[in-house]
Amino acid sequence: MIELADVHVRLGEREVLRGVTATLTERRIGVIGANGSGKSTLARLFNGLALPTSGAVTVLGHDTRRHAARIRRRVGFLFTDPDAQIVMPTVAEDVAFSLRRHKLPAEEVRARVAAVLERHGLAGHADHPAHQLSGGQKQLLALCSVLVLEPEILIMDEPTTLLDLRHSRLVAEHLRALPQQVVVVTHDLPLLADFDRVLVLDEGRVVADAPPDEAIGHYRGLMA
Ligand SMILES: Nc1ncnc2c1ncn2[C@@H]1O[C@H](COP(=O)(O)OP(=O)(O)OP(=O)(O)O)[C@@H](O)[C@H]1O
Repeated sequence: MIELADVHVRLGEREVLRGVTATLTERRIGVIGANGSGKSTLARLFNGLALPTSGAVTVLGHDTRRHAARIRRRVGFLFTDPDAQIVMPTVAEDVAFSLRRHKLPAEEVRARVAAVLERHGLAGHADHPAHQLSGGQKQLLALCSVLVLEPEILIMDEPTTLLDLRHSRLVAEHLRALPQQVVVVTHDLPLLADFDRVLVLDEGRVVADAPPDEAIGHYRGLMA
């Protein structure tokens, strides 16, 4: 559950978000809009990576300004470029690295890593060098490294932008199967076809907030 109350974000000279108010409770939420309309900034608000200049963002009952660290433990964030998120030499080590703070027994770490890799089709790659995976597999690895922490909400910033059609379909399929609330910033409109709700941003404001067809229609109108 994410709540934004009259949120403004100023970055340098620019007011990037201008009075966004929304209560996000649906399981699948998309965010679309022109380049520079404020989508990534909005996504970063959801786990306290960005903070409002005025107004408030409440996530899972906590104000992000006061409890960013606590929120980050419960809200996973997947960046566009998986290379930015891959830090260890092998696939299994990279996923295990996410769990380091949990101080779990080695056996449990191994079991959790194996389970998440299995679920996302990477079990056969556990001992492979992470940097040798294909772009789509790297995106899945980054997803595994976030999901192994069992976040209650998952935020994804353009998860299919770097992928070919086959791999973006694969990521879309995995995304569809996730049980938690997922908020996806994207230019990949087909990805949103079965989403519950789509917000359209324009120059820092939400100009449409509707089911996918209607929201995408509005966005196409803006771009015409
Ligand atoms: N640290 C910063 N300082 C100043 N301006 C910034 C900063 N970060 C982002 N901006 C500006 O804020 C605006 C919104 O950026 P944001 O990345 O949120 O847009 P976006 O909708 O995600 O764009 P895109 O589709 O291109 O990824 C842009 O004009 C950008 O230049």
